[in-house]
Amino acid sequence: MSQQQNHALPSYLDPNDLGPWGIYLKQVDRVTPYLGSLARWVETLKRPKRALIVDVPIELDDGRIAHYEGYRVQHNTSRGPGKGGVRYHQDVTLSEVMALSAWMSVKNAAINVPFGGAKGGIRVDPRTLSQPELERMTRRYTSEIGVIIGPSKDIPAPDVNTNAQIMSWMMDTYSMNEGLTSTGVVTGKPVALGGSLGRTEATGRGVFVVACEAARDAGLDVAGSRVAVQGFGNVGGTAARLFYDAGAKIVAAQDHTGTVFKADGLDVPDLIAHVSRAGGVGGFEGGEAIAAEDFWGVETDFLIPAALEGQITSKNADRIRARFVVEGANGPTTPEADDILTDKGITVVPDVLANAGGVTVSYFEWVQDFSSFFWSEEEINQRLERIMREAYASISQVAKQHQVTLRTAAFIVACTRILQARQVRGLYP
Ligand SMILES: NC(=O)C1=CN([C@@H]2O[C@H](COP(=O)(O)OP(=O)(O)OC[C@H]3O[C@@H](n4cnc5c(N)ncnc54)[C@H](O)[C@@H]3O)[C@@H](O)[C@H]2O)C=CC1
Ligand SMILES: O=C(O)CCC(=O)C(=O)O
Repeated sequence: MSQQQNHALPSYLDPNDLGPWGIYLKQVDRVTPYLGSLARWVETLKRPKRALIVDVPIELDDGRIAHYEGYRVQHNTSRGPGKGGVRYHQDVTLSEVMALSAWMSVKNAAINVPFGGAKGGIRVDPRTLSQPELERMTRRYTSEIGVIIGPSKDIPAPDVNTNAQIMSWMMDTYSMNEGLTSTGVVTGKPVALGGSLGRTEATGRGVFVVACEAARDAGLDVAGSRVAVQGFGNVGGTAARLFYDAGAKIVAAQDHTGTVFKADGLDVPDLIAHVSRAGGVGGFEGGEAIAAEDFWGVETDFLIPAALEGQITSKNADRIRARFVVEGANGPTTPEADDILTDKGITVVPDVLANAGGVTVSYFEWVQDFSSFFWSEEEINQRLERIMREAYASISQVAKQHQVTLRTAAFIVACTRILQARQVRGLYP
């Protein structure tokens, strides 16, 4: 096989604008020297196993027909069924969903849950839809991707702008199409429908747990520490509340509606109530409104990006004055920014570790659905904390051993597991 064939990019991508997939590819290049003989299989990681693009037509409330572009990408299923969320956002692209699905493969392997990686999305601003339109779009999308999802094939979950209600519609649509009740086809469902206690808070809780582990390693007390959070949704809002409850000061919060700052700490319960009333942190009177770009210069112990990809770049990384960047979001830091932060002595706790709490409790939900036996919230949180702590410990040990960042260490652990599975499974049916 020629070099070119072996290393060709998938033809459906623009080589001049790889988007988030380009970030992921650079991360894979960084881990390759540490994979030993498994590096022979590394191209497996550089292309998705399966990528489905679907047309999602719906009738709007005013009688017009609208078409939305939907995706479901299964990056890798060597270690188990595909697993990963569904995002509704106007900027969703195939490159983004591919990268998010690949980060799911790495995340699931890094924390050692028995899943491959997948992700889905629809290119739509859901705020422009009424609730019945949202339901129709979700149901049509589920039917379209129904050919590749299933409780043993690929299990969607919530991500940006999707929630337990949307998971219920997905579960119901899949079940109707299959002629059975399939609770295990999605996770992040309401508890009344086979959802797991603790799933809604799980990602933010995991962020908090690994941040505490990193702080303990560095001799930093979380009580009294300063925290800035970008994205005040499911992940950022929960993480902020847990830090606040532990006595930390949330000095800045930013979302798509604005940025608020308070040197001696925002009142987080008040801010959460404001966000649920007003739709965002903008307009919150318990803090000072500051310019969006000034968020990055706020002096903190923990900076928690919990919004979208590509937020910390070579343009703003130099301004960051934090001891830790704990990535609640997927892909918030570009490789160039990663290097700048490392040179500044800032520890980045990477997404594939820091935000793995959500998929961990999704795994618990899937297991509970299969066994029809449900656990208490206390049990779930204890198991979650144990998995997050153990994953942090083993990844930080690999980082010390190879003198690499936590991100490269997480990729070493994860890619080794994925490619070992790939190798022993072999290639032919
Ligand atoms: N929900 C989950 O269980 C998990 C989510 N994640 C990741 O965490 C991140 C946030 O997800 P969720 O909290 O679930 O979503 P969400 O929809 O609940 O919240 C998203 C937040 O990002 C903010 N945001 C959007 N655009 C922004 C911009 N340009 N600037 C600043 N803020 C902006 C929104 O205002 C909102 O506060 C995403 O990267 C997602 O992939 C990762 C693991 C699991
Ligand atoms: O809970 C899940 O299955 C996946 C959550 C997710 O999309 C993520 O971790 O990025």
